[in-house]
Amino acid sequence: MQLAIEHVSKRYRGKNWGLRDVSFTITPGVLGLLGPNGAGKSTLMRILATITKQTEGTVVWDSQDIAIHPEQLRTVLGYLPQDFGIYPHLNAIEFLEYLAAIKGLKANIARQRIDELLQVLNLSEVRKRPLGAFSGGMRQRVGIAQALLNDPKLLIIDEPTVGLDPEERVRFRNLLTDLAGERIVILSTHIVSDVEATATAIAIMDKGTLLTHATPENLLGQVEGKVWECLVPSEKLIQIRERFLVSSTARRSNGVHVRLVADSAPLQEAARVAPTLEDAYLYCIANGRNAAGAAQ
Ligand SMILES: Nc1ncnc2c1ncn2[C@@H]1O[C@H](COP(=O)(O)OP(=O)(O)OP(=O)(O)O)[C@@H](O)[C@H]1O
Repeated sequence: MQLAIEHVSKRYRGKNWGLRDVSFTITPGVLGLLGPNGAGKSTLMRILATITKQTEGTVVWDSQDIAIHPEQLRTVLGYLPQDFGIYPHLNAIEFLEYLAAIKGLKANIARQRIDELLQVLNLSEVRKRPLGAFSGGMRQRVGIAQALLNDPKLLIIDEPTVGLDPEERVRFRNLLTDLAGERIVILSTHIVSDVEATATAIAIMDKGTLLTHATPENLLGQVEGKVWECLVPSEKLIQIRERFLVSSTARRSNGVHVRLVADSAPLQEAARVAPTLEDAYLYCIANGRNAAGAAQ
């Protein structure tokens, strides 16, 4: 089971490029697709979900070009788009039954599956409440339930934690770990911590291009020995930000604790610390932009 993306580009009307020559192969596990706003994540997700077609290149699912044979992929696809809409007057059961019918599931199988999913997603108690009265987190879980109706082999979730409170985010991450198994899960987000614990592979995009596709360990290896922490007086912070790639700051009574990524010690008293995926992500984006700047 694999999804091969080969030289895929997408040009929107108005000549805006959404993607430029993206190639990589996705295998079972959780792929964290990371990138800032406008990186091209949703464009790629929509192409993989056969909602839109690329301008150039091919996407191959188990030896079939999905632009020519979308039906083969659609039967095993679960998709939660970024702008998932609900019918506010339907309750969770009615809504999921409606979507199961659209997906062509038999009524008795659908009924059983919906019961299971409502339980797994902790929605059983509110199953008869109109969706209009649901919180953001509850709606998100209904969205995930609909994506799982057909027990998909390919599950695509676009920006899943937008609008969730911290507790709901944690619950969502745990759910994702349970869902992984023998399927491909693609999770697109600009929040690194959403995928930190769950991803088995990470793809980083910026401005329509793929910067890297690697294991989390491999990405961390790229910044090993390059992450530093130091204490600087607050008036020096602007200067530090101009010179270095600052990953985070924390204001304390004795100054500002700065965490940054640099090839060598930024200040004499800086201490080398273990990298996180957030450091690796920032480093990758900054390097990509530097390389693009140098090429222009
Ligand atoms: N329908 C469209 N028409 C024209 N340009 C578009 C369209 N959709 C996306 N784009 C452009 O394509 C580029 C990639 O957008 P895309 O939405 O795929 O990025 P993203 O990484 O998902 O960002 P976000 O997190 O903000 O949704 C952006 O420059 C965007 O303006």
